Parts: sequence; C-alpha cells; structure tokens
Amino acid sequence: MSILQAKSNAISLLDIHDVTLLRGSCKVFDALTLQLNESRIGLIGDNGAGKSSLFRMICGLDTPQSGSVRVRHIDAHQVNSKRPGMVGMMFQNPDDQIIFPTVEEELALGLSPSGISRREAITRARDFLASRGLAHWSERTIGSLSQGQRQHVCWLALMIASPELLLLDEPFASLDLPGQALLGMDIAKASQQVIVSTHLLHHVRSFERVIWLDKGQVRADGSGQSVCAAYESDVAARLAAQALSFNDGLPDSPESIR
Ligand SMILES: Nc1ncnc2c1ncn2[C@@H]1O[C@H](COP(=O)(O)OP(=O)(O)OP(=O)(O)O)[C@@H](O)[C@H]1O
Repeated sequence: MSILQAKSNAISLLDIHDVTLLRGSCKVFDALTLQLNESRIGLIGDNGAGKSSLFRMICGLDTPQSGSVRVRHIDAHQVNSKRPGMVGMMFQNPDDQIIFPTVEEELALGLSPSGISRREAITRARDFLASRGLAHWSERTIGSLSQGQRQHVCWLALMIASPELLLLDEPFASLDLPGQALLGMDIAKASQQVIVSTHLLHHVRSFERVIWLDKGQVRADGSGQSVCAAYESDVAARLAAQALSFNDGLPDSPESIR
C-alpha cells in the first residue's frame, strides 16, 4: 500500500507492558506501560527522556530486561524475522540508517522484503524519485548530500518501503522550512500508524495523542494541544526558576553597591 494513499482505518496495535530497559548502566524505563493505538502519536520531552530508546525497543534493536513489547501481537524482537518490513524507523542521525553508497540503491533496499529483483527495485526507486521531482538524485552518492538532504533520503526510503508502522525520530531536525512542510504533509497523508519524536512541537500539536516523557516516565498523555501546552508551561517555569537562581548568584549591581 502506498504511503500517499488516503488515510485508511488500518491502525496497528502497539503494546508496551511493564517494561524495564537498561542502556549501559542507565535505567531508562522502569515499569513503563503504554498502549499505542492512535494513527498519529507525538513523543516529546527533554534530551535524554527516553524517546529514541522507546523507538529502539519497538523496532527490536534493544530488548527490555523485563516486561514485553508487542507490535500487532508479535514480540518486537521477532518482528523482523516474522514480518520483515512491518516496522520502519527513521533514525535521528541519517548516518545510522543509510547503508548504501547511492540514493537509488538505498531506496531499493526498502523493496527487498517484497522479493522483487534488484534490477526491478532500482527501476522502482528511480520512478519513485522522479515522481517526487528528484530524478537527479538517483545516482547521487550519499556522501555528496548535505545533512538535511540525507535526512530527506531517509524519509524517502521509508516511504518507498511503506512499513505498517513508522517510527520517526527527530525527522524535522535538519530539514529546511520547505522540507519540514513537505514532510508534515506526507505524514498527514500517510495511511499507516506514525509515531513522531520531536522538539519542534508545532509539528505534533494537532496530533490526536502526544506523550510527554520525563526521565523515562510518562509525565502527560493526551491531545497534542493539551500535552504540548503543559510541556511548554513546565519549560517556562523551569527557565524562570533558573533565571531567579542565576540572578541570586550574581554580584550586586554597581548601582546597589554605591
Ligand atoms: N548507548 C547508551 N549507553 C548508555 N546510556 C545510554 C545510551 N544511549 C542512551 N543512553 C541514556 O538513555 C537515556 C535515554 O536516552 P534517549 O536517547 O532515549 O533520549 P531521547 O529522549 O531520545 O533524547 P534526545 O532528545 O536527546 O534525542 C539517557 O539518559 C541517555 O543518556
């Protein structure tokens, strides 16, 4: 099914139950439980809150020490073997995602679960790029692309692969304003379940559900409008408190000394 088709009612069920996750010596999640059924879900929170770690568990890259992560009733660590191509992740850093030296080869990789020949996959990748006005990118080497262009390639690779569940980790971070708008429109049109982690709150404010993670815990969970507003108020309060304590620590102004 093409990602460009109108939004359908096909919604994945994602069940995270009582999960504990350690990364190195860091306990990222402790008894985390979430059921994620909405078609658009935003993940927000400070650096280190656990957003990427949640994605890594869902796509089976990290296995929790206890609890379970099930995607459409399949254990996350078995998803790749049982249903190849069911979950797709756009990594925060394009260099963690891109494997092949050219754009068309990278896009063709996403078609391999369909079992078509490499030649056919390359042809489809070229056609897809042409349909996006990017025919001139086909044979471009990844090394010749800017950071934002690489991020764009990562999104194109997910689009052509068309997994049932899309996990987008900071997908807007390096994109210019037109690129952000285009990606926002692509996400809005996608037929799949999409979960977006971002620090750019306007991209998820209209989502039906946004989860604010705070040190691995769910701090707020509700409509995009309400959760983004709660997070912004908290950040504003923290900055105000920090400014106060900073001023407390400053030496007296010359006027007050006189
Ligand atoms: N490879 C690692 N080894 C040890 N600890 C890690 C590792 N990767 C992440 N962590 C820790 O896990 C916690 C969650 O990190 P994570 O990358 O999931 O946060 P995040 O919310 O995605 O942050 P950001 O907004 O900066 O992308 C942090 O405390 C981080 O320091």
